[in-house]
Amino acid sequence: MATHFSPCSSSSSSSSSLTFSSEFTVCKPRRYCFSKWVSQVHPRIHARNHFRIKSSNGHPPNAVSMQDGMDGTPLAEGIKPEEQEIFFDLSDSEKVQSTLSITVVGASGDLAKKKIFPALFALYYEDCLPENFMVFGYARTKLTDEELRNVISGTLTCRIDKRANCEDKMEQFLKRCFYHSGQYDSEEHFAELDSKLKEKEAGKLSNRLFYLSIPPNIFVDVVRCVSYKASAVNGWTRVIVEKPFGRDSESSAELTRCLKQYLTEDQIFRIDHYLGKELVENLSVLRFSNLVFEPLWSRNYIRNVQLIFSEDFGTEGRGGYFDNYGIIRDIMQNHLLQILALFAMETPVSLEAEDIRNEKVKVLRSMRPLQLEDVIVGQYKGHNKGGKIYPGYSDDSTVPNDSLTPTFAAAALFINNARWDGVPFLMKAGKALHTRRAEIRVQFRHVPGNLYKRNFGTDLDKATNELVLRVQPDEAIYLKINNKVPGLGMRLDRSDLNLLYRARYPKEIPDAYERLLLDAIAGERRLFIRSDELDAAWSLFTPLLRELEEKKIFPELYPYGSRGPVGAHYLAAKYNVRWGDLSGEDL
Ligand SMILES: NC(=O)C1=CN([C@@H]2O[C@H](COP(=O)(O)OP(=O)(O)OC[C@H]3O[C@@H](n4cnc5c(N)ncnc54)[C@H](OP(=O)(O)O)[C@@H]3O)[C@@H](O)[C@H]2O)C=CC1
Ligand SMILES: O=C1O[C@H](COP(=O)(O)O)[C@@H](O)[C@H](O)[C@H]1O
Repeated sequence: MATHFSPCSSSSSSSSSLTFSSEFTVCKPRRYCFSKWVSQVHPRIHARNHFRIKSSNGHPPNAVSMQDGMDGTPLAEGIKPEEQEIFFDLSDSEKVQSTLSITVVGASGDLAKKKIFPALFALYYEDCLPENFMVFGYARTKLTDEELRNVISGTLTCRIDKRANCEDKMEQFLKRCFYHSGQYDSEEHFAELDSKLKEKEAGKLSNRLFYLSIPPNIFVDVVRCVSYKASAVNGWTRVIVEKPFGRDSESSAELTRCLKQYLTEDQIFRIDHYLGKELVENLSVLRFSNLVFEPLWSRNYIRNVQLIFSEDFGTEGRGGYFDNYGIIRDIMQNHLLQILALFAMETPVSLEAEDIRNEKVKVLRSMRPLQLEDVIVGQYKGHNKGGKIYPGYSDDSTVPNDSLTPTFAAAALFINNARWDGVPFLMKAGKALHTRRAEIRVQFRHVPGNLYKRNFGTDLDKATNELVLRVQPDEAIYLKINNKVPGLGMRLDRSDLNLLYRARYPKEIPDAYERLLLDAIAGERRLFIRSDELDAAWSLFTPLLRELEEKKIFPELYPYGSRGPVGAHYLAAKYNVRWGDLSGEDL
């Protein structure tokens, strides 16, 4: 097996994490950048030339509320108490304007073009970025600034308001984009990047965000070079790390150990873009701010929970990466497990990042590691449909013909705590299926002694309530209920109470990467994965992954574009469950 990432030295070098200007070395109280709209809301701040960013949590992260009296400062004059927490006094050393640079490492790649640059533009378009920001692309490919701008401009869209001056905005944005070509392990090349950054920062307090949009085997090289040669001198330095964070418990722990030679945990932002999706954000709101749901949120009322991910395309173009990981590592161990943890956690003490992450870790640590008999794996095969040939997974030239890598998996997981004891959490994830969809389905128990039992016929399951959060596409939350068909008789029907986002909120929903980038800039860690969460997540999956590989479990083949292996139905049936997405009753 290829090494997952380049090994790091075992001893801390002299340029350890201290070379990074840690956030805690910045004079306190800290200063945050304000988006333009915030300063419009608070003209007084604008007048004082403060710039702050508002995070997705609705307030600057780690904000010290003046009401809390960090230094006994009285409430600021003329400001409502609920707004107090977003105000800080600047220390003398910070009374200079700051700059923000976002360096996309791997700027020539797929993710950078598809997601990161468009998200940065959307943030700029929405006036969410501070006044002095710049974007740097870094990769080995030789490009000029102008060439990078051409690449970026091909992907930018004005999604919010077509009438607004989008062309102008794009032009202004592109003027702030620069490029530096270099090797990922060359300190010299990162020193050159540093000089370019310094030139643009022009002596102002500089905050630097590095986005590692590169294969994981070069994460540590880049972090080392950034640490030694390109970290901010007098502001913060943060690094967003893309998944995969290892292949198993050991490689993940080693990656964390290596990263921590150069970074503190607070500087590492492990991204899981599913946490930035609107409906996943709404999960906690739905549960904790609606009296009708929270009391039902336990084994007493919930029969099972289903976390479903499906894509209607294969691994086309990403076979090289995918074959080393497979669907369990690619989707289940991170995206679906994160949703599960958010879904099942106890009420956190507050909405602060550490409080939420503490609760998520507790859920993960209460779970029983996956058992082979509770998992089924599949792999798509070629299929000829309507004269069109769809290739099988192993037809990809970058995939070995005899690959056993699963492109589909279904699993039953259990949380051994008082709230969830015995409730199956079923996960299903697959590529090259009949549809593209991600959803959370909650099936409630039967109504005890249901008076209308005989009106449902024999299939009581059909009469149970089901809550569905459709994460994508076409975001929606709907609740399946029973009602009487109008008329003189007593016929029952199943209907949906439906919150369809596009009907309720015509404005386009921001992409997950926008929310996550904004949070990383603001230092808000709520939606990023802490290292103990990661360890707990790998502990659940590593024994299973090892067993699958050691026993060379053959995946059940399913045709490209189908509903996946039938084994998934047997697995669900074992726990008396039916997959909600296959009921044919969906909106
Ligand atoms: N693409 C996606 O949809 C998603 C990607 N990710 C993760 O994001 C990261 C980036 O993904 P993506 O953009 O698809 O990756 P790419 O394969 O497109 O790689 C990004 C850039 O890294 C450089 N690179 C690629 N392979 C190597 C190599 N073997 N050695 C050194 N440099 C290399 C290339 O730049 P150059 O040659 O110019 O140096 C390339 O443009 C990965 O960690 C991926 O797992 C996560 C979720 C979704
Ligand atoms: O992380 C990944 O996610 C994408 C799916 O993301 P989505 O936002 O388009 O649903 C998946 O295609 C990819 O394999 C995986 O690495």
